[in-house]
Amino acid sequence: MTYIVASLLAGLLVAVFYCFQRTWSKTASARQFGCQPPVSYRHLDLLFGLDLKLQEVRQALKFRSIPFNAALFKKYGKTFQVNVFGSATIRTIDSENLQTAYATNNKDWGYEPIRLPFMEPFCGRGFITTDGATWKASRALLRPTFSKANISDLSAFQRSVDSFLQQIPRDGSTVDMQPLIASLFLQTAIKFLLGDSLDVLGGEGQSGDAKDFLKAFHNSMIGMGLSFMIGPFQLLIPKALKATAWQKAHTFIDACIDVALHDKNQARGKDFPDNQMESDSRSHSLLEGLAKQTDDRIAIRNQILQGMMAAQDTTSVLISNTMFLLSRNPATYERLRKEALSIDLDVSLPLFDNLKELKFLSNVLKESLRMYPIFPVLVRVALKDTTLPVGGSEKRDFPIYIPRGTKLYSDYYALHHVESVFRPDVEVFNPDRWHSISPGPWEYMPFSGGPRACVRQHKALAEASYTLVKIVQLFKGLESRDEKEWAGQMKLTARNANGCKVALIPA
Ligand code: HEM
Repeated sequence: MTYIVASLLAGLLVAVFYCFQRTWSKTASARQFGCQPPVSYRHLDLLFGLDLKLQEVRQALKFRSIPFNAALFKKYGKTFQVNVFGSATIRTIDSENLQTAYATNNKDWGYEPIRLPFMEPFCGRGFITTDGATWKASRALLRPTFSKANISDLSAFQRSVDSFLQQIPRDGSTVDMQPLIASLFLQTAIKFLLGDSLDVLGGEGQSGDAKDFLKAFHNSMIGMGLSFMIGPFQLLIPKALKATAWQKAHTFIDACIDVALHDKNQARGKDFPDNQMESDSRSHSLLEGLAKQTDDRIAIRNQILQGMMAAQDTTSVLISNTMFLLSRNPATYERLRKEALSIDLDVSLPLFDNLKELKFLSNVLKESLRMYPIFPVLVRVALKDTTLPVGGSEKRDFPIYIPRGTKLYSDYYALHHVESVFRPDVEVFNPDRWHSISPGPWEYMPFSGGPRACVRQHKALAEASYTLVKIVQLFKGLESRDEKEWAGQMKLTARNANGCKVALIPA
């Protein structure tokens, strides 16, 4: 008994000493760099910060967490600290801090410690879940598929859009465009990721196996989203959203990989030149590109699954958000239509570049991404002890000392609503504001910034532009059929929980 008490006391002493020593060393380092602590969120639960977490969960259930969190910047300033399950998170929309963490000092920051533990069993190590050398190697594997030649080819996409347009009702009845556009982009993404090997297995999401895969993928995403949200309580998540779903998704992708590797070996047997992929004019799937570079099935599977995550609910959400906004702004729709009618999509070449010349459309898309960034929030973590240049002290003009493991929560939604940059009337959809404002790269970040910015930005904008021009040319009117405000449903990306209910009037 005495022995147990003595051991407990000794353990307690070591813990207290460790805490004291760590606090002392943090304070000493902070002093050395001239840092001051940031303003703190006024928690009721000082130990674990559960009060704020509970409010966030409550707001998330009402699809109000995005404006709720953005409003905190109005109260606490552009940089402040919150307590999440007992650890410090810095929240910031200070451009200097964003530039430091995303570009200048980007090596001090990463994702691996916060993403890998939740995501590795499903999608392993890849460009989304790792940092440093592993991330670099993963990005190098993607490079051939994301080359300018491969991404500027819109021909396959044009065919898919034609069949998508057939599904829009012509009788003025109400249609929710969000799921229709999502299904167009799901097919496009799958084709881009898996290419012809998918046809061999039953074709573009139509076969039972492919449908099961999509469901398993979707469930895995929900499971991972919940893991992030509830952190230490993730054991509560049912198996159907974890191991069972992962296994189903793996089995399907592995079969596609077998087909691709088999094709590659057949081609080798026929002595095709090694640079065939670069020289032929077809666009290539990510799977084809990866299989060309490695035989490592697990590495290929990880990249495909992570590619699918990056492509999920991104361009499709941009288009449905834009249609949602246009349906409530008929005069803007009218102006867009006038511009869209100036281009003949069937003969305009090079289409990829010519779409960029539609200036009003470009402002409409910029404004849509400002109002509703597809990734409203991104969280990074300090990989070592470091500093951020501003936000310390009540005046927020001192650097902040950041111990390793501190999370940095960048709120792109709040960033895109900063009055001094985007005024006037930042809550109003006004594409014309882009004539008089020119936000810097760290003030407007729909595709993030620095080395980990989106590699698909130009293609995503080209596909969104093409789809919108097609719609606007075919339909002379777009009417809103929903009174409800945009309500952000957060997964990794955010889309409108109420969809995009509209009616389209044929020209
Ligand atoms: C409108 C559409 C899109 C938007 C707004 C968007 C936005 C972003 C953002 C904000 C990031 C940074 C993410 C982070 O730091 O974790 C990112 C990264 C990335 N995106 Fe996109 N994206 C879009 C479409 C796509 C599509 C269709 C793909 C196709 C696969 C894609 C592939 C990627 C890749 C590979 C990365 C790099 C991740 C890394 O290296 O860490 N994106 N995107």
